[in-house]
Parts: sequence; structure tokens; C-alpha cells
Amino acid sequence: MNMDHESLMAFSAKLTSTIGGLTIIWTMFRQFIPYELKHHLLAFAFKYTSFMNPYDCFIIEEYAGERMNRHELYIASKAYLSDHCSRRARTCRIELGKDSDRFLVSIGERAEVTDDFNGVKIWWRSSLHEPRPNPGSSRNVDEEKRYYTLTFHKRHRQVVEGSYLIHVLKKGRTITVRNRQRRLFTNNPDARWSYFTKTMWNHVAFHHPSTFETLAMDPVKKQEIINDLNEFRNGKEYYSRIGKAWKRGYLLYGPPGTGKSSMISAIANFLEYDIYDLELTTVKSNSELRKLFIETTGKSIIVIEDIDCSLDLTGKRKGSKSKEEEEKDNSAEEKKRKSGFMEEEKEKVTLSGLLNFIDGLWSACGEERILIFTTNHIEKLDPALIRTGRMDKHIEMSYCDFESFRVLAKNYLGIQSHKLYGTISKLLEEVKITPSDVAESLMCVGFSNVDPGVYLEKLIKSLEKKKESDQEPQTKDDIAEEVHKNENNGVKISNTCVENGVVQNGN
Ligand SMILES: Nc1ncnc2c1ncn2[C@@H]1O[C@H](COP(=O)(O)OP(=O)(O)OP(=O)(O)O)[C@@H](O)[C@H]1O
Ligand SMILES: [Mg+2]
Repeated sequence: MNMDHESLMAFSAKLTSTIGGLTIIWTMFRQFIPYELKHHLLAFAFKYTSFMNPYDCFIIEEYAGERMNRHELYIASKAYLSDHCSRRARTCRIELGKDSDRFLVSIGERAEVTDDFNGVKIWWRSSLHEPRPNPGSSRNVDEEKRYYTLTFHKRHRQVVEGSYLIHVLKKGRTITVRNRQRRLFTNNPDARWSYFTKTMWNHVAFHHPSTFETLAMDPVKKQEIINDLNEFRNGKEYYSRIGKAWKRGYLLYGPPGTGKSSMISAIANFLEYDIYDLELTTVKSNSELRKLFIETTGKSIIVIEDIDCSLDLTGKRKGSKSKEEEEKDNSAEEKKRKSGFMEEEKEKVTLSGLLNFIDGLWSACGEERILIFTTNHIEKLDPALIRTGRMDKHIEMSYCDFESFRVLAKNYLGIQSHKLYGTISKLLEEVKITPSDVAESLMCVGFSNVDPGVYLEKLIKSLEKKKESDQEPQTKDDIAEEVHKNENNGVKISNTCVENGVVQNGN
């Protein structure tokens, strides 16, 4: 033990004197050797060491390009290392993800980790550029610019250059998407965005708990949608092979409270995409619409809710109007032009403008996007918008059936079956009730250990009440109110007439 201590002391004394000697030589070299000679000597030393050194190295800078954007390969490498290697690093950097409460672990400055790729060993090291002092400013020019150095044996250069870097890029991208906090965007009215800030979309963190498990609908239909989404997500090569833009359109239709918005959230949660909720009524023109679409990113869902109410899309395409209507419009336009209102009117979002993004030339802008329209009145939409092939999938969200009820009962009451299920199943066949109304009856916030029977009874009561009111003949007043309501919605009741205050259905 004593011997060991002594030899350690001797070794450290030797080391100190060697370092001291080298420092003196280095200082002399820097001070007394002429610049030209120094340059030649260094170049020779570099050549010699690189000849002797069997290792090559690549450098991945954090910032690159004219606009000094963050290098995509750097971002992907950081994500890749955080997932694959950071556990092996002795020094780690921990950051809080943007808009998220997840921690991102990456390898720290000067820390080194080793990766193994098909038997090839790669050493990664993270470094920081020395900040360049900026005279006249308290800030440095190069603040926080990092880079990674990859070192590997020369004989593996082809593997690293070819497949390894592609592997890092692909994995890194996937991890970045997985780790990011998803966002819900909404468009700013044009008056609020300026050329400088370019904030056409505002966003908040997207946290919606709706998933396919919590969504009450026909299980076969649900599975079909999940399969369709999976095929879409993995379909990059397929889409490029068939020459179609990598995007998909869904039209969700059905009465209010049947789960259209919940379905959008479930899709977003399933695919882990961002949502762009496009408020068409605030978009002034087709060119503004185009800018908004260009600004959206990949892996996103662009939603236009209540498309029938968003705009009067039906009348904006040539040929969709009768001659008489067109003449009427022309004279109205003439009047407006004369009174100076034309400039404002000319600039509008038109159906053709919208269709251009669905399957026109502009549909190819960006990739991996899902476009979803929702409506309560599919019959009010322009046939051009809903013709086959335009929106890839039409999904009807309908009233609550027994299967949907079972999902809701499992979500809200945590039960799979109950003796009252038979009664409920029978009533659901006779009564049209939305999942939203069923959910309302089953809601028991904050009560633990409650008897599910209480809530099922409550549901049965509301179903029976609804059944009774559905069976009651409608009065003149009721029908007048309904006609008024439908007229406001633009729906005509054609086959219904009123006789002696009782409604007779013409069908
Ligand atoms: N199919 C469903 N599955 C699960 N919950 C549902 C379903 N439909 C409705 N709900 C419940 O009802 C609420 C309202 O549903 P949602 O907003 O999705 O309906 P909507 O079809 O979008 O209605 P609207 O046409 O008025 O926009 C949801 O928050 C959810 O709790
Ligand atoms: Mg909705």
C-alpha cells in the first residue's frame, strides 16, 4: 500500500515535470519561431498525424446556411443521441421541451458517447464554439453555437456516409416528432398579421383527451378509420409511386353533438399531428387562403368546421347558378361597382379557391397533411365539394346506438355490463339521441363509489321522455317553429304538410 503510494507520487512528479517542459517548448515555439516556419511545421505535423491517424471525423454544425437556420441534421442528431446514447454519457444537458413539460436529455459539452451501428463503432462528442468577442457590444457574436463531432475508423467511412447518417436522420426526425408538444393553431384575421411578424397562425399547446378508445361509434367503422389513418401515415412511398400528393381529405357529417370535433381530436392524438383550425369567415381572399396553407407544416390536420356556414361557397363557382340568378347577380355587381363597393367584394374566398387546395395544383404544397371538413348539413354542400374522389372519405357521425352507449358507459361509469343494459338497448333502437346527450346523463364528476345504476336510471328516464315527446303529434306552432328554424338554416321541408294542427308526413 505504502509502495503504491510512493510510486504514485513519483509518477505525478514525472507528469508535472513533463507537462511543464512541454509548456515551455510550446511557448518558445509560439514566440521565437518565425511565422512562415511555424506554418510549415504545423502543416507538416497535421499531415503526419492524419497519415498516422486511422480515424476520420465529421462535424455537424448547429447553425448553417445563409440565414443561419438551425441545421436539420444537427436537430435530428441531438434527438437521436438523446434517445440512443445520452444514458451512457457522464455529463448531460437537460432542457425543458418547448411548450411542453417533457425533459429533453442531450449529451453535455465535451462529453463523449459511443454508438454501435451494425458492428461499426462511432464516437460522438458535443462541443461549443468559442464565442467571438464583439467589440462595442456587451454581447458576443457567436453565442451558444454547438457542433457534434463524429469519429470513426477510416475503413467504415462509406457506411457512415451512406447508411449511418441516413439512419440518424430518420430516427432523429421520428423522435423529434414524438417528443414535440403538439399545437392547436388558429388563423389570425389578416389585419392582425404584418409583413415583419408574419404570424398568420396563433397557437396554443394541444391537450385534448379524446381518443379512439373514448370515441363512441360503430366499432367496425372505427377500425376502418384507424386502418385508413395507418395506411396514410405509412404511405409516403405509395403516394409518390401513384403520383398523388401525400394528403387525405375527410368529410365528417352528422347532427350536433355526435362527436365530429371529438373525432378530429382523436385523429390528432392517434397520429400525433398538430391541428390547424382554419376559420374561413375571417379569410378575405383566395390569396390569403393560399398564404395560410403555405404556412402550415407537415404532420398536421387542417380543419374547417361547419363548412356550410363558413362561407356561401355554393354560389361562387361559374355554372352552378341558373341564368336568371346570374343575371341578377351581374346587375347587383354593376350597382356595387358604381357605388365603389366592388374592390372589397372582388377579393373573396371562392369555392374554386378552396378546391384548388383539395385537389388542384396547390394541393401538392407540403406533405403529410389531412384535411377535415365538418358539417351538420351535408345536403347543403356544393356537389363539387363532396363528389367522389374529392374528399377521400365521408364519415357519418350518427345518433347513439347500443354499441356507442357501451363505450360511453365504460368511459363514464367504468362498467362493461349491467342488468339495465337490456332496457337501454331496446330504448336506443326506438329513440334518436346524440352521444352528447347520453354522456350528459352518465356524467358523475367527483363522485367516487357511486352506484352506476343511478345514472343508468337517469338515462332511461331521459330516453323515455324523449320517446314520448317524439310520439306526440306536433302542433301547428311546433311545425311553424321548425319551418322557421330550417329556413334559417337554408333547408326546405318539402314532403310535410299540416292538417288540422297535426303534421302529416308526405313520405
Ligand atoms: N361519439 C362520441 N363519443 C364520445 N363522446 C362524444 C361523442 N359525441 C359527443 N360526445 C360528447 O359530447 C361532447 C360534444 O361532442 P362534439 O363537440 O364532438 O360534437 P360535434 O359533432 O362536433 O357537435 P357540433 O356539430 O355541434 O360541433 C363531447 O365533448 C363529448 O364529451
Ligand atoms: Mg363540433
